Amino acid sequence: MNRQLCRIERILLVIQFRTFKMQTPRPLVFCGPSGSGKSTLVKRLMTNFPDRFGFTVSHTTRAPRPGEINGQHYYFTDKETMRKALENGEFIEHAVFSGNTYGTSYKTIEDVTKQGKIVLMDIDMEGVKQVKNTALKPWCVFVQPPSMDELRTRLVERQTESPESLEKRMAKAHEEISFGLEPNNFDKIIVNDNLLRAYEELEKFVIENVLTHDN
Ligand SMILES: Nc1ncnc2c1ncn2[C@@H]1O[C@H](COP(=O)(O)OP(=O)(O)OP(=O)(O)O)[C@@H](O)[C@H]1O
Repeated sequence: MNRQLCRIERILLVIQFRTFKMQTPRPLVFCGPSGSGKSTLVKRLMTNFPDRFGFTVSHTTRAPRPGEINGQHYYFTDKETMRKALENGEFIEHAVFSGNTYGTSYKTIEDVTKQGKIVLMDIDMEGVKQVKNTALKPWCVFVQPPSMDELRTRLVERQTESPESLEKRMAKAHEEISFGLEPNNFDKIIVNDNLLRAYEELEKFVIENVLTHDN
């Protein structure tokens, strides 16, 4: 009887595991210094594979930039609400940057998964450390700027940063690049020199790994 039960339990476990795998394919996580081109690459990927990927919208306590839409670019929230939600364990990852908290809620991951899409996340280094070893087993891609000078130029030309926030982003970039280039931290490193070339390299990685049947 006991042996029989063990066998049934084992079969149930296998079914459960298979169902879990079927429901939650490995997410695709992007990380890289601010201005390295994550959003640009992600946007292209989403345009080319609209039915396959769903972007998880992060929460943030920072103020919206001109043109940013709540629920599309971020869920804009206040510090107290965010603090309570974190306390309730509603976030799979979060990080503080420049006095503001950013995070991905379990709810947004669930929303994407329910649509039958692969979760796509754009998160910072601290967030990667938190999601890397979860059961989600994400594919992690690091977007590397071609040089620090080029990174600065792109941030300046984007015209989204004050001189102060520009310096903060540049200072953080050094640390992020060291983390990005450390062996085994990422499954793929893309140097975003030429956008077309970088995108093609990303797409090849995605097709050969993230979109394979056993993902
Ligand atoms: N390969 C490239 N060559 C030249 N410019 C680029 C390239 N990739 C991105 N850019 C430009 O660099 C700027 C920064 O890119 P983007 O906003 O995608 O960076 P990001 O990593 O998403 O930044 P953040 O983390 O601050 O959101 C944008 O103005 C974008 O158009």
